[in-house]
Amino acid sequence: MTASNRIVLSSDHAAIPLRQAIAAHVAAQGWAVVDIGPTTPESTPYPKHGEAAARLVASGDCRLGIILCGTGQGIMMAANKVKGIRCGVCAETFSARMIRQHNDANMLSIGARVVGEGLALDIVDAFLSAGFEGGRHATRVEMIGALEG
Ligand SMILES: O=C[C@H](O)[C@H](O)[C@H](O)COP(=O)(O)O
Repeated sequence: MTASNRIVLSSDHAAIPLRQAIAAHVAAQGWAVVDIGPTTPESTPYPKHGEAAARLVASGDCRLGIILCGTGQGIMMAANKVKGIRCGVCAETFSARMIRQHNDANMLSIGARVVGEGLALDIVDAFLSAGFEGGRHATRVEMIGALEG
């Protein structure tokens, strides 16, 4: 298993079934899934799960990450606090494709209380199948990095 095909998945309690469905979906596509849970439904704070996934991406241990909470918003905010992380919340496929093509996003966040499983899997597919276009977008992404200090 190399970092190039490793993808980390994480969520809070609000998104466990959807996270597990996504894990099975991407594993069937050949990704080496690093699912860091949780697996039991007790309430658990999204910041720690967002951070844990983000650190695996920022360290290079995983190439990409998919994180989920009820809205996708809180766990995205936490992940984006980790240096090197560019994570967007998506509830439709156009944005999921564009955050890869234009923003070189390395993490995707989805709200399990916002989208159903079918749409969520399409969002994941749009994210994973797109690639960074570079060029003028590279300069802008570098500017995001410069904000991290
Ligand atoms: O952004 C935060 C997420 O949507 C959380 O999943 C949500 O706040 C959890 O809410 P509750 O504790 O009511 O399940």
